[in-house]
Amino acid sequence: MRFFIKEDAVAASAHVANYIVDRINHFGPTPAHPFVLGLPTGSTPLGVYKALVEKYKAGEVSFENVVTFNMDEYIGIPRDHPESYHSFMWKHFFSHVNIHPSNVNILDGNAPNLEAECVQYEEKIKAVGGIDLFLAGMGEDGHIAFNEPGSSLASRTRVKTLAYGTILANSRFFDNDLDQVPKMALTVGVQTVLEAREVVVMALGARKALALQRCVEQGVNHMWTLSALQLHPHSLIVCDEDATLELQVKTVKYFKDIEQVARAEGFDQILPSKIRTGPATTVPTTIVTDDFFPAPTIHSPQPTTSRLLRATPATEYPVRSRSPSPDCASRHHLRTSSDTEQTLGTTDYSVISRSATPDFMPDRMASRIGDPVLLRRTTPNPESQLQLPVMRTGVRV
Ligand SMILES: N[C@@H]1[C@@H](O)[C@H](O)[C@@H](COP(=O)(O)O)O[C@@H]1O
Repeated sequence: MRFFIKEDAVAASAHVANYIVDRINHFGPTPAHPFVLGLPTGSTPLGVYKALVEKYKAGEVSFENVVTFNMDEYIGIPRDHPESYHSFMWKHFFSHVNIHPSNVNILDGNAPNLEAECVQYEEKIKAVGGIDLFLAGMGEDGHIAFNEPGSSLASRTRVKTLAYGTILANSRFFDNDLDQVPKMALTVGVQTVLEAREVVVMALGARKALALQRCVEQGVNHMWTLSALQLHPHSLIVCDEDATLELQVKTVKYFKDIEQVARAEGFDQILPSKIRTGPATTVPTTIVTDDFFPAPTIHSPQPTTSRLLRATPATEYPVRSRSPSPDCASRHHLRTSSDTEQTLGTTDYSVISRSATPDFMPDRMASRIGDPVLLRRTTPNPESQLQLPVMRTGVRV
């Protein structure tokens, strides 16, 4: 993982925009070999889109042979709703550059069969040769795309129920009215992102600090789905100073130092995309010999996914016990396969907000147990358990 810490959001956005332009130009896309770019929405990438538009207008980059795949889209709001991700992308990026509308791919949150839409999206990505660079932001709870805490790290494009924290965070785009925020979305999976040849993630501002800390300093964990990035051979995080607030000083210093040395040595990120599809280039293979000094030479970081994650794309549409009718979909009303009805559109969020912990504070569940006798049972220390009083039944508590 490479990790760039820039002074502020403007510097971070400029760095990412330059990086993308550099990648596209090095790749030299043609109609037969387009550059495939995965894109996010949210406030984080706005500065990047602005810079990319400026660079396009200055003649520094062309999107003529660029194919895009967006990460996600809400379910149940019209495509031309001002807060749909379709509207967002055309407003902030696509309508200002020379991309062909037919090269733009965004999930359809109003598709008659949402599961089919997801399977077809995966197939489209595969058909175009996979994603060369996936740009992403991150949720405050460490989600990537809409892969909320607890999402499988082997997940693929699918229908996803949004976490309360995400609904709350996104309500700022819907007049701060929770009822207006869609409660479900279509999203690429964690595995879909990991299969891109490169993943570039941005984190801006103090509200991303805890998520960044969990994803960089702690282990791979489905509760912070972006942490799966640690399994990717070509990942890059670009953040501003504010987003580093929860990191250890030595982590920040380490990454700053190592980038300084890399720059001084003229070492830049490998270009996996060019190796893969650049005209007249053959794909090198991994050579493993049985020589006395067995030194397997990995010439090219061929695709991407960790061998630990071997999910295969769905080949059939998963079946729900009942498809949502258009009327139901508009109220985000789905029936799960276990026939448990979730009428999300009518959920009383004032109740949830009293009981939920939207920002995933790292408290232990044990600390919420008021009963001191029960609390003692949670101790993992055998010695202190021996000293516990014996109840009349003879059972230690
Ligand atoms: N699905 C999107 C994510 O792709 C995005 O990263 C996140 C952060 O948004 P923001 O950049 O506005 O903080 O918002 C949504 O949840």
